[in-house]
Amino acid sequence: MINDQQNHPPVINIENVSHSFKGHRALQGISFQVHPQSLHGFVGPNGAGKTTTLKIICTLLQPQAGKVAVFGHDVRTAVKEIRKRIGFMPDHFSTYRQMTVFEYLDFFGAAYGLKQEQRDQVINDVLTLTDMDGRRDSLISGLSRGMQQRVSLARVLVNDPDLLLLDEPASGLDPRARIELMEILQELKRMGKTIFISSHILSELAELCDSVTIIDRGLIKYSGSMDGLLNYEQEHPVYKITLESEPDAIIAALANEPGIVNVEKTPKPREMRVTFDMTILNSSALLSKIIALNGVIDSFQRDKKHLNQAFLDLTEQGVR
Ligand SMILES: Nc1ncnc2c1ncn2[C@@H]1O[C@H](COP(=O)(O)OP(=O)(O)OP(=O)(O)O)[C@@H](O)[C@H]1O
Repeated sequence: MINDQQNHPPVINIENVSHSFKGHRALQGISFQVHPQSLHGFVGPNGAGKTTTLKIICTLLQPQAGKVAVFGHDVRTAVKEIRKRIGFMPDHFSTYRQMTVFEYLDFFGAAYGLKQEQRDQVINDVLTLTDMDGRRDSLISGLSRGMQQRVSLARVLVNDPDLLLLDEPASGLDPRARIELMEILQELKRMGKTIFISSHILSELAELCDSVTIIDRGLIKYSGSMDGLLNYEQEHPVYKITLESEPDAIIAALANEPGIVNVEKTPKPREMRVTFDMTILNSSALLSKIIALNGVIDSFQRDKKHLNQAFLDLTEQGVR
């Protein structure tokens, strides 16, 4: 695992947590931290263990092994203290669709013990914050998916939590609704909240989040700043090289060379893509190796990887 943590007392501290369902190890000794007032992405493919981790953090599921502290409180013992300070938005809308937006928020405000006049004030505030003022009396069942997500977010904000835990909030949203949701989250961060947001698409969170944890098959593959992830990418540069003839023999020879992380043909004729470890090789040394292998070079250029490629490099193939 690559790590690039900052030195602040964490809001969420996960140490060596494991969890199994009927013998299937959903989490295999995961550790990472989320720092105050960060917008922290939690990214992994389907079945990676994101929802399981979120449920443990928000005290809905007890970890079978390891330690989880939220605001310094143990999730096993301090359920009440933690629940008072967090808001969890699950990946599906709950079953209260036959209520108006106001009734729905009022119901949750009452459940949090707010008095009627407090609730009126809070509901006005959260509707403004989520840009839903005009929808106060709309039936939830008649709202678009994007609007329902905002109601769900408004509900989470009713008890003014310090930590928001959002499970795939952008899934199923059209691009505009997604951008608007991201803007609301940025505003909440400016208000001093810590936001932990899961997604299976890294590029979706790249602009939004300052830090990120990547999970795959119950293992943490990276946890740290978004910049650190991009630097990781820079330590493993990728070059696209076109030769005068098909590169198969050169690919076979390069594959065994120290410092070569990956070498493969691309769909284009005579072109190969080479990924190497910057701490062992550099581009001139790579070029020299190809020439020494009698490769005649037509073109040699750096292939700027997309963030999605960094994600693919860190995670394994196949659907779980
Ligand atoms: N209640 C359960 N019973 C049995 N297996 C479960 C249960 N909950 C989760 N799992 C399994 O644990 C693994 C992790 O699931 P989890 O829902 O945490 O993944 P995820 O990263 O949230 O996936 P997705 O992006 O598809 O929601 C998966 O293999 C899943 O099938």
